[in-house]
Amino acid sequence: MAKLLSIAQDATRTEISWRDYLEMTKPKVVALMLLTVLVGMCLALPGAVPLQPLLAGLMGIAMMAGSAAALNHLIDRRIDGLMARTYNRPLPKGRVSVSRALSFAVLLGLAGFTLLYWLVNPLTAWLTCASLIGYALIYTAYLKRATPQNIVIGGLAGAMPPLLGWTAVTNDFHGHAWLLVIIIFTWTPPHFWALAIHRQKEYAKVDIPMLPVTHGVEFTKTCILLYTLLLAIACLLPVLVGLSGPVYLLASTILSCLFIYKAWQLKFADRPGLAMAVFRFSIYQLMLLFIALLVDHYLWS
Ligand code: HEM
Ligand SMILES: CC(C)=CCC/C(C)=C/CC/C(C)=C/COP(=O)(O)OP(=O)(O)O
Repeated sequence: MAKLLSIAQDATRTEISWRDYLEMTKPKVVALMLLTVLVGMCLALPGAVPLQPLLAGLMGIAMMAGSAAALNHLIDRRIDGLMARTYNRPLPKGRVSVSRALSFAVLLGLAGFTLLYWLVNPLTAWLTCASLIGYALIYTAYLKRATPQNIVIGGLAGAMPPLLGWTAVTNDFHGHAWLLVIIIFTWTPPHFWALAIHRQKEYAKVDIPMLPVTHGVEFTKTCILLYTLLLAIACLLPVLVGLSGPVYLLASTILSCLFIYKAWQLKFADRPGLAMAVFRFSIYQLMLLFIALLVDHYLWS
């Protein structure tokens, strides 16, 4: 009986540790990034995407993004342990040790890089490596603690996935791919600052200079509203250059109007819960926008 109990306990422990490693890769964030990678791949070519760069590209980029996320968990373990949203993460709770987290992140990153380098192309491998360094080291280890513009500058690393998808299937930079990067780049501030308003006190407690902490909630709300206007313009760019057609134009216009409306409400209606509503909406907005790009591409190309 005792032996059976111990086996059951071991099984539970193994399951928890498996989930902990998965949690460190920020799977939901990486999943949305992979959608933008896929859209970058599909829009780069008129016909079907070749299978090898498609599968190896998605897998390699997922592994390197997961590695970057695990390094973020490692570097931020002290402040994560002090904030209500993150105190239960595997590192602050001691469920995963520092050395195991580091080995996991390094191995995952190296495996992803190797996959991209040999089965996709060196350009995509190095660009993904630059995004990993941009997020894990430049944003997490430096910018986050240095300036309230941290997420604007660091946001470039998170905005790269559609370009990575594009280069994976063409081995070439193209201006059209950069338009998709610009869309995610302008989307990031309203996405994150809405959450930062809700979590302002926690960021202040751990001395992280997020915009609502350094410049106040009202200023941050104004910035969110202005960025949603900028994003609406950025969303028109694929249509203006002929990359996308009327289906995308209709979908993106509706989504932009809704985002601006939500940001307007946040600024002027001042009801509790509006900041988190804007944050949640931002995730659906980006997902639907990229699905619209994909649908439009196959309807019109
Ligand atoms: C510097 C850029 C970014 C910052 C600072 C940022 C910040 C955050 C934070 C703090 C959360 C956690 C919210 C929570 O725990 O409840 C979050 C969630 C999320 N972010 Fe971002 N984000 C950035 C870029 C991106 C990008 C580029 C994507 C996708 C293309 C993305 C997709 C998501 C998704 C899907 C979630 C929800 C995750 C979940 O529910 O577990 N984010 N973001
Ligand atoms: C290779 C490649 C494409 C890299 C991109 C990697 C990546 C997963 C970027 C995600 C951006 C993000 C969730 C930032 C939040 O970090 P935070 O530290 O502000 O948030 P937290 O407090 O929730 O950890």
